[in-house]
Amino acid sequence: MKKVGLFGGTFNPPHIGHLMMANEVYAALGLSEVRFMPNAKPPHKDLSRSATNAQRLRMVELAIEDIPYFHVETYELDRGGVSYTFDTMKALCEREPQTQFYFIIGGDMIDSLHTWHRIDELMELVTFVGVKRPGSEAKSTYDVCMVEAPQIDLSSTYIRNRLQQTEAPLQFLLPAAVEQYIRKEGLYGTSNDVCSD
Ligand SMILES: Nc1ncnc2c1ncn2[C@@H]1O[C@H](COP(=O)(O)OP(=O)(O)OP(=O)(O)O)[C@@H](O)[C@H]1O
Ligand SMILES: O=C(O)c1ccc[n+]([C@@H]2O[C@H](COP(=O)([O-])O)[C@@H](O)[C@H]2O)c1
Repeated sequence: MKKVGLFGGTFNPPHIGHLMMANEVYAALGLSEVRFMPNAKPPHKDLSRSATNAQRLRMVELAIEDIPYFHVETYELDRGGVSYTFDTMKALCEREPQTQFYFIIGGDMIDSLHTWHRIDELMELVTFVGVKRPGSEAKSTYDVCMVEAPQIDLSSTYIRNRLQQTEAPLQFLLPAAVEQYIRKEGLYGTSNDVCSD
């Protein structure tokens, strides 16, 4: 069986916390690849102050472009509607019966796992792999395979807020290509005015 990591997220925008945890899970489990999967409509999250689906997809592509074993899975964006993981995993397991999927989540998602749509059935389809996150307990009554990784207290919310507060570069928080794209598109309240003098 091929071992594939699936990393579902809103990625609004993607940041180094995402990249670091995906890479540590890839290394720890000996995966053949990790697929970053932007959702269409997150089940438990408000998408106000969001980039469009196409922009979030583009930012993920830019974030992972130099890593040969990171890929993008567009299944949820193509399907549209609310991105329940159960529906996704049912379809992906049918599409790829020779693949064992490992669904990667951070500590906050571990804490909320019991609230996920059809969670008991979902547990039959996929192995959850968890990474601790500052501010979360990372505890669940459901089985989660924990991977030790450096923790970073960084979120997409922090980056969106930071962009509102100052024009100072975001370097070290997300890949340069993603920052350039955010500024070019004028996302999250940045100005895309081009200085003409
Ligand atoms: N710094 C981090 N450490 C551990 N897990 C993280 C971190 N940032 C994100 N994740 C995990 O990555 C997945 C996708 O997260 P998401 O794209 O929603 O980013 P976010 O930073 O949590 O966004 P937002 O601040 O907009 O809520 C989730 O499973 C989340 O728990
Ligand atoms: O299926 C669910 O009920 C469910 C509830 C919360 C989150 N998820 C998925 O978990 C992943 C991380 O979610 P988020 O909101 O942190 O981007 C993403 O792929 C979501 O679609 C799924």
